Amino acid sequence: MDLVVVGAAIISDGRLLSAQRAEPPHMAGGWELPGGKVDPGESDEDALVRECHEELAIKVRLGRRIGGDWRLSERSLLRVWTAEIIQGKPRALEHLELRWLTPAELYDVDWLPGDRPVIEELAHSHPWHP
Ligand SMILES: Nc1nc2c([nH]c(=O)n2[C@H]2C[C@H](O)[C@@H](COP(=O)(O)OP(=O)(O)OP(=O)(O)O)O2)c(=O)[nH]1
Repeated sequence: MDLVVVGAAIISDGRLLSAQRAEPPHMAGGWELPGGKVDPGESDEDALVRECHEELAIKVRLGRRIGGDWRLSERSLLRVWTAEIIQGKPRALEHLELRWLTPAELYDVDWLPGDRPVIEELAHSHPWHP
């Protein structure tokens, strides 16, 4: 069965939150959507809310799904939801850096390869709203 990774397209004031990975070494420095692996028995949505809290110290409310299953590797896939912050201000607890991107800045960071089609889809889904 595929490993499910969930990612949040956190949108605030018309900007998208991007996060720079700290590890593993071959991914460090690449930019991603906050999120992570779904634990056994956990729903995708619960996992995403949990990961945003663990990684960024914020509480989020999920919105719509962006696309379907985005293949990351032979064994893993990525599912993405839009999200809005309902409590807190994002802090890079597990990332090297965080950056808010306007639509014009969407490609200013070096997205992980698996995220690029998702970002492409987001770029076409204007105006952004959670
Ligand atoms: N969170 C996240 N992971 C992504 C994205 N794109 C992408 O290829 N990945 C990959 C990187 C990792 O190999 C995997 C997610 O693992 P993770 O390390 O973030 O998950 P986790 O927090 O549950 O980690 P751990 O408990 O295993 O340490 O998916 C993305 O946009 N967000």
